[in-house]
Order: sequence, then C-alpha cells, then structure tokens
Amino acid sequence: MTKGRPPIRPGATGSAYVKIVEVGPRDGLQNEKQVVATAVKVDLINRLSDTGIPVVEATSFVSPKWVPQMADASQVLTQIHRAPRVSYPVLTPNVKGFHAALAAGAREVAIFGAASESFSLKNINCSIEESLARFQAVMDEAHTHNIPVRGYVSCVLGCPYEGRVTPDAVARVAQKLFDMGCYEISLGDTIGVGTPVSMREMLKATTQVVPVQRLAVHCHDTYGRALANIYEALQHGVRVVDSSVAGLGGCPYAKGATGNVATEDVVDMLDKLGYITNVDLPKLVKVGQFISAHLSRPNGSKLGQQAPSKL
Ligand SMILES: CC(C)(COP(=O)([O-])OP(=O)([O-])OC[C@H]1O[C@@H](n2cnc3c(N)ncnc32)[C@H](O)[C@@H]1OP(=O)([O-])[O-])[C@@H](O)C(=O)NCCC(=O)NCCSC(=O)C[C@@](C)(O)CC(=O)[O-]
Repeated sequence: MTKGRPPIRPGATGSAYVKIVEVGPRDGLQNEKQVVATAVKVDLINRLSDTGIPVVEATSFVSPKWVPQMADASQVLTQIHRAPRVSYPVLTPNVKGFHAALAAGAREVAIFGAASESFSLKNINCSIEESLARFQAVMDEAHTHNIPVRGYVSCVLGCPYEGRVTPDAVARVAQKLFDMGCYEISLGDTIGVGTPVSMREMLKATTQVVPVQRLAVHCHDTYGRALANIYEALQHGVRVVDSSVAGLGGCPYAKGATGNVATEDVVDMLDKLGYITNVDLPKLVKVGQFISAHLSRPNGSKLGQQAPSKL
C-alpha cells in the first residue's frame, strides 16, 4: 500500500466510498488509430480486474462500419476472465447490439444518448427523440432478460457542434433515461470544456430530477480541468466517477477531444482527500504503464509518469 493512504476497507459503501467505473478498454480504445489486437484488450481488462476496480466497461456492440475498433466486441467479452466482484458493462445503442451482447454473455449494458441534437445525429445517427425510442426497446429487452442498464448523457457541459448546452437540456435527457429504468446516469463532458462553475450549474438542474446517488460524472481532460470538475461534483454528493487508465481515449464523433481523466490520477486524488475506492493504486499504475508502452503512446496519467519509487 502507498505510504499515507487510508486503509482499504473492503465493501465500504458510505458517503466516503467512491465507485470507479473504468472505461479505458471501451472509451479509450474505441478511438485508437492503430488496430489493437483482441488479445491485448483482453489482457488489459484482466489486469484492470485485478486492481480492485469494481466496474470495467469492456467494449461496445456498435456498427463495425462506424467504430471499427470495437468490431471484436463478442470475442473480447467471451475471452476475458471474469473476476467475481467486477462487472463488465458493454455499450448497446439498439436492440441489435443488445442481442449480440447477450449472446456473448453480457450481464450489464449501457445505452448512450446526448443532450445535444447535433451530437446525437453524428454519434448514433438519430435525433434525441428517436434515440429515446430505440433505448426504450433496449430497456424492454433488458427487463425481460433481467439485465441492468446504465445510461449515458453526452455533451453535458458543451457540444463540439453546438457549443453551449443548457443544464435544462441535460436534466431532460437524464430524467428520461432514469424514468426508463437506468439504474445510473453517467453525465459526460465529452469534449472536456467544462469548468467547476458549469459542472455546478449542470448538477443543480440534474439533481432536481435524478437522485444524486444515481449520478456519475464522466470527464474528458482536454483542457486539464477534469480533476477540478470531479472535485466539484464530489461537493454535490456524486460518488461515481468514470475514468480511463492512462487517460486513454477520446470520442470518434468529437474531434479534438482527448482521453478521459486518468483513473490513476482520480484514485490518487480521492485517496488524498480521504475517500475510499478500494483500488490498489500501484497495481493500477503498472496497468497504465503496460498499455501505454504497448500502444507506444505517452502515458496520460500524471502519476503514471512518475518513477515507481515516488509512488
Ligand atoms: C447506432 C448505430 C448502430 C446506428 O447506425 P445506423 O446506420 O443508423 O443503423 P441502421 O439500423 O440503419 O443499420 C445500418 C447498418 O449497421 C448495422 N448495425 C446497426 N446496429 C448495429 C449494432 N448495434 N451492431 C452492429 N451492427 C449494427 C446494421 O445491421 C446495418 O448493417 P448493413 O446492413 O449496412 O451491413 C451507429 O450509428 C453506430 O454504431 N454508432 C457508433 C456510436 C459509437 O459507438 N460512438 C462512440 C461511443 S459514445 C461515446 O464515446 C460517448 C460516451 C458514452 O463515452 C460518453 C461521453 O464521453 O460523452
């Protein structure tokens, strides 16, 4: 254990516990220019599963014409070693994706909408209203098969095509997904333009319609403000944070957006603030170094760039 870290308390759930949702294998790798071999994805997920992270988003069942990097979704999901206390949600934009995910053994899925019309069109080729109808069909199937569904709202603090997105627009979509039955709504700052002020305004509106215990934040780090924005969200009671090991990623439909905030840096900040994540940070740092080396890319985690003796 790192010197000065609070003791790990397995199963801690109180308000000091923050759930980390690792999205690197999906959100990170979907945007890689090079083809990443299935075996490497599986290795990455297995290593992440061994760090104490409770949720590892594994892949997405989307059109391979739209996102070729996720074309091996079924192979990834069937080849990973599933750790007993880890869940492995996958993205399913429609019923076709849901059935493919189910056939590959998915036990949890996520639907993904947006608070901006233009982004919805670019990302999933339909309007917000149409997307909600598609998602309802996924929810119905999920209900039949007893599969929990997570919901995403993209562009909650700004859109690459429309600019400002109002807090009310975010709250509207978040509420629809929640009312549909999503157990958790992840609020995505897709292009990392948010600030603590815009995060505050957005959460003020969204927590009016969705209980804060059901909200997660998903911050990209384009301008280096993700940790500050997460800190702000913590002040409002948010206790679920999405992040990506080594800061992998971006979104194929949000040009210029860099990766998610690095999981290592989030866990480190939470540790230093006295929150509990149950994540083994030195192990996680090694996973970030492994994938960065494999992809021959700079490690997007500040912590991951340090020498092991300094951790
Ligand atoms: C949503 C669709 C499928 C609609 O795509 P479409 O073209 O409108 O769909 P369609 O129903 O007209 O079907 C067209 C073709 O796609 C196939 N198809 C249809 N559905 C599927 C499926 N599920 N899996 C595999 N294939 C599928 C379908 O069979 C057909 O094949 P064809 O007859 O041409 O050979 C498409 O737009 C798509 O795949 N988009 C990809 C979106 C995506 O993955 N974006 C990145 C993830 S979102 C994100 O990163 C943001 C997030 C979540 O991280 C939060 C944040 O940061 O904000």
